[in-house]
Amino acid sequence: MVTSKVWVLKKHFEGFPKTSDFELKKIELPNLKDGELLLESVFLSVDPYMRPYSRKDMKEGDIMIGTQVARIVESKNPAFTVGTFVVAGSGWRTHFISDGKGLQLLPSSWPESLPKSLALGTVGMPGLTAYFGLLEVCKVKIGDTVLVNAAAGAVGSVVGQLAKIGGCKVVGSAGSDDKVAYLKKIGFDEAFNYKTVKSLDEALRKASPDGYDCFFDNVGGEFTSIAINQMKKYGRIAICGGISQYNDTVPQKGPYVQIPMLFKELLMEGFIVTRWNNRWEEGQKALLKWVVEGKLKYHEHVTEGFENMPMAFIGMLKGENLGKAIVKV
Ligand SMILES: NC(=O)C1=CN([C@@H]2O[C@H](COP(=O)(O)OP(=O)(O)OC[C@H]3O[C@@H](n4cnc5c(N)ncnc54)[C@H](OP(=O)(O)O)[C@@H]3O)[C@@H](O)[C@H]2O)C=CC1
Ligand SMILES: CCCCCCCCC/C=C/C=O
Repeated sequence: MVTSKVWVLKKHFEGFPKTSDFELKKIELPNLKDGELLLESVFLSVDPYMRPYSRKDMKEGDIMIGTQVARIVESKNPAFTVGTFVVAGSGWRTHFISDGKGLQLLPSSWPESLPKSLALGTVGMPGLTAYFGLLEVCKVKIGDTVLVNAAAGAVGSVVGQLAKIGGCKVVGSAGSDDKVAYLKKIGFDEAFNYKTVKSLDEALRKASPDGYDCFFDNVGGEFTSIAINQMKKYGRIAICGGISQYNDTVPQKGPYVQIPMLFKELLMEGFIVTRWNNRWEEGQKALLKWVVEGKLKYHEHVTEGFENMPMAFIGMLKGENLGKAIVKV
């Protein structure tokens, strides 16, 4: 008999999540039936979407949603060998039983030297968000000037680097001087700390006096209201996230987008990365290749210990992470 530890949403978040909103429980797992496998989580992901999705898709008492890199420890399914690592979407659990459906093997070309946790970050869902968002929504082309916010995070850091690979000028904003220094180190042309600049409007203008062709928006709210006025005519805005609004109890009010959208003839499109589920392999292969070639750098903010999952999640929402926020069990 195996005991699994799980984190449950004890109370729906009101405003910013608190550790008391979560509860750690133990579940006894039954013996495996034919066709099933037992897995142990090795790395778990904490992601911003968990905040809005908890309200949308979960009820109090549910196990927190999420993905992990897990190792198969027992198998009664001939398609899966003990010792294999997979990406699963089994929520905040140390151990779980699966019938194999929905488990993703790491790409066969995954080098032994590369951390498997990257399958949750640069070579996983966040990296793919950057890849498809830039390619299919922003439709970036050589010479474009691209703006990205939350730029030192899991998605933003890949956006900036892919845009550079694609021959663009890249401007990023982030919430600390260390993050800004990191952005410059990984090749951003311009970067600034949005928390300390005197005027966001001026900082954006200084970084690109001619304006922006593409804006990859991870933040929403006031940042978007200001940045939209600095788009070039026919600019494209990819609405990837709105993290500045996820914890609002009262919805933020405008300025509204219609006037700049109209007179600059902008294109603005929201997207969810799962739209390209059928091209996951293509994206992962491309990201892995760039990582292996050293063209795509990564950084992980690793929190040790399953018992620290809520803390890691809250810390990521507060901006404590540089790169992808990961929990190592
Ligand atoms: N559309 C899709 O399919 C997907 C969308 N997303 C979205 O992309 C965005 C980035 O996600 P991800 O890369 O995983 O997370 P990050 O690794 O970027 O972590 C979140 C970061 O958001 C920043 N942040 C938090 N609060 C604010 C705020 N009020 N204003 C500005 N920045 C803030 C913090 O960085 P800082 O120190 O710079 O403030 C923090 O580190 C999120 O909005 C997320 O919801 C992610 C995956 C898929
Ligand atoms: C339980 C696993 C769900 C994985 C879904 C990932 C989709 C993320 C979409 C993000 C939207 C905003 O952050």
